[in-house]
Amino acid sequence: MAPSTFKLSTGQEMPAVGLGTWQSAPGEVAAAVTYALKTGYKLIDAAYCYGNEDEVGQGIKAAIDAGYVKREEIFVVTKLWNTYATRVEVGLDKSLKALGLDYVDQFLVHWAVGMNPEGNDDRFPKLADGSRDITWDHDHTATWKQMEALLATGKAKSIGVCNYSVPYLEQLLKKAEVVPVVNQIENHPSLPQQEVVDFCNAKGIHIVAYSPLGSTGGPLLKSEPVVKVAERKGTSPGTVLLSYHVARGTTVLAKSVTESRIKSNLEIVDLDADDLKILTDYSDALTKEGKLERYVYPPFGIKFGFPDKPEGRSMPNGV
Ligand SMILES: NC(=O)C1=CN([C@@H]2O[C@H](COP(=O)(O)OP(=O)(O)OC[C@H]3O[C@@H](n4cnc5c(N)ncnc54)[C@H](OP(=O)(O)O)[C@@H]3O)[C@@H](O)[C@H]2O)C=CC1
Ligand SMILES: O=C[C@H](O)[C@@H](O)[C@@H](O)[C@H](O)C(=O)O
Repeated sequence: MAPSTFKLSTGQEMPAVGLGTWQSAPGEVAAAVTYALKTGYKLIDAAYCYGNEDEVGQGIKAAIDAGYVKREEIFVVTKLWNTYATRVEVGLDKSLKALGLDYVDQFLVHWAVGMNPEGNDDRFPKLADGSRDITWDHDHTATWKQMEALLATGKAKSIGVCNYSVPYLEQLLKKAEVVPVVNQIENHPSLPQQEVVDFCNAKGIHIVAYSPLGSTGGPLLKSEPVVKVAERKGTSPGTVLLSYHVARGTTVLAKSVTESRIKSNLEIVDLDADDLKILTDYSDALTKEGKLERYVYPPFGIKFGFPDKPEGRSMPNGV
């Protein structure tokens, strides 16, 4: 049977499926979070940059007040935004205040980028030409040292990263005293990212898959091999896309503000070797043909070290 949690290097049990909250509109997200916790979700994924942590927190509080869950039974994740890359504890404190919590179960570096802390916007500072106001000499490993220092405060039970490629992880591990507990990355059959998944597996870094449905509108739900596996299993394409990760030993985050979808996204089925082969063959073919689909790649203009994205400016650390 598919596992419902995975053990992390910290000893924490991280749920296999979680609710995403990116682009969940204010006015909708609190109800979505409460409904998810009522329905059986234990993992909620948030971020400062989503601009809705206050409502996510209200949704959590409502679920606790209603007796659906206790705080210690749930796993709340949030992320350090780039404008706080040199002020890590300030960033965490802002998130905790918005969420109405005194700790998070996991705090993640959102992107290995620094953005101007004194720019023209708290989240998305821009230059006069409209491009992002990036701190080009930023050292992402310095941010990690500040992340490590948070553990002693008890305000973050574990720390990890998002959007880290193999070369960025190699740089970080050279300086790290604490190995990131997770690497949260875009992952699905159209972007398997096997090189970074294998690297993380070898280092004990748990993979958390985001945009499993292909992000906004769920374009992967129509993907031909996914539909084929769904027919074989007598289930839905959504269930196949989410179960793929659990079969790979990966936690998966799906966003929805629609009650019926929130509920159905919690249904995980066991995919057998033949099902997985259909999906893996598809991934291999896309890799070979250079047709991988990366749905989330914000315009930082930086080369992050992912093989499918060779373009962009190198950071001073030389990736
Ligand atoms: N660390 C990072 O940089 C990133 C982290 N993330 C995290 O991962 C989460 C998930 O990724 P996200 O990019 O949001 O995209 P998803 O792949 O989860 O897709 C979300 C979209 O699919 C729709 N949807 C959800 N369930 C179903 C279903 N069963 N059937 C049909 N459509 C469905 C949603 O619509 P509706 O809501 O209207 O139901 C929404 O439009 C994010 O919300 C965020 O928490 C995501 C991107 C980057
Ligand atoms: O977590 C989701 C994504 O990473 C999101 O935070 C970014 O894409 C952000 O909107 C940006 O534009 O940089």
